[in-house]
Amino acid sequence: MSIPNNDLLAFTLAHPFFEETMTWSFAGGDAYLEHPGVLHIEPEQAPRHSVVLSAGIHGNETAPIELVNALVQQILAGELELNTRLLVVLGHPKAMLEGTRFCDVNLNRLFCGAWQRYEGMEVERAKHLEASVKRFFDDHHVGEKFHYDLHTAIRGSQYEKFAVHPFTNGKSYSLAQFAFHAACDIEAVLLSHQPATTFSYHSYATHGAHAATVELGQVKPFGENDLTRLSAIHDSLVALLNKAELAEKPVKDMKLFEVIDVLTKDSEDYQLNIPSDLKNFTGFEAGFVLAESSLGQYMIEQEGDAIVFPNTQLPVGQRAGLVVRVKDWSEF
Ligand SMILES: O=C(O)CCC(=O)N[C@@H](CCC(=O)O)C(=O)O
Ligand SMILES: [Zn+2]
Repeated sequence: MSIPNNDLLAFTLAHPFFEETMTWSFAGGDAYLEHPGVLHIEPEQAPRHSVVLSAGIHGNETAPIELVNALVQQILAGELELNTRLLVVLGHPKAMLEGTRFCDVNLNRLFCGAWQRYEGMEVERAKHLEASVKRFFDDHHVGEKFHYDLHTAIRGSQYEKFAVHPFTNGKSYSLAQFAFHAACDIEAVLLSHQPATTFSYHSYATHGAHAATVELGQVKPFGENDLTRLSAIHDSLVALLNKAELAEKPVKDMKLFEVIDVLTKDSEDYQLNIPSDLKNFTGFEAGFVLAESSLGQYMIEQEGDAIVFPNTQLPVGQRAGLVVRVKDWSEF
């Protein structure tokens, strides 16, 4: 038994709560569907790295889901020879069907065991995804571990494609990863300043994988994405999976930012003093009151400090945005 037309996305949407596992061989390796949308592929040849590609952790972020599904179709059809181990995760099938970011709670806040502190339908999914990633990386023996968690942003952005690098806690950054981001046509990299409970941070901190959350444009419904805008990342992923090589371009082509503060919605009357169509990475004057609520306010400290991921449509206690500052590559 295998997936009809090798179409993981169609199969996942048709069977979002499918509970049986499926194993089959194809010209190029062995495939194992462990949960809806979670496909583990072992190549026929000796693998040279272990790669996790996830998309649709937020159900309405469809462009990366279409990109990853196309790669899976090529692999299962024997058109793209795999030389790495591969775990594909289409993150949130129910939210994909409903065209929403999440159903009960934001799945991308539930990793690193944070699911134990939440309730909602995403809790089981986070638990299963952590277990699948653990099984996959526990069986890694050769080369390096990679996890790229692909998203699209709610808003427009000064930099259409950008990556969020996990907090390293003083460990050195990998220049090869930055060069790979540049080859993927990523225009900006954001360095996190503290641990998180996101999927990419989980793989970085728990499994020692090179990892990033990668934003690939703006949220659009299935079928409305212009995948030609993702051709550089498509080609770089093909080179990684097929040649086991990290594509590279000069990092100085990308802007570098560091997160300096996390805005947290601290009460129901919390508001951001920005227009609803303000783009990610828009900078402000020093002294501008960016956020306020009955409990306090947040003032911009330095001219040019900018906001990324502003959002107040979330429960009290959750992240309402990141304040970021330009950093020079020479500071590395
Ligand atoms: O556009 C937005 O406001 C959110 C887009 C998105 O889903 N971003 C990720 C970033 C995760 C990270 O910080 O690594 C998220 O919010 O989960
Ligand atoms: Zn997302």
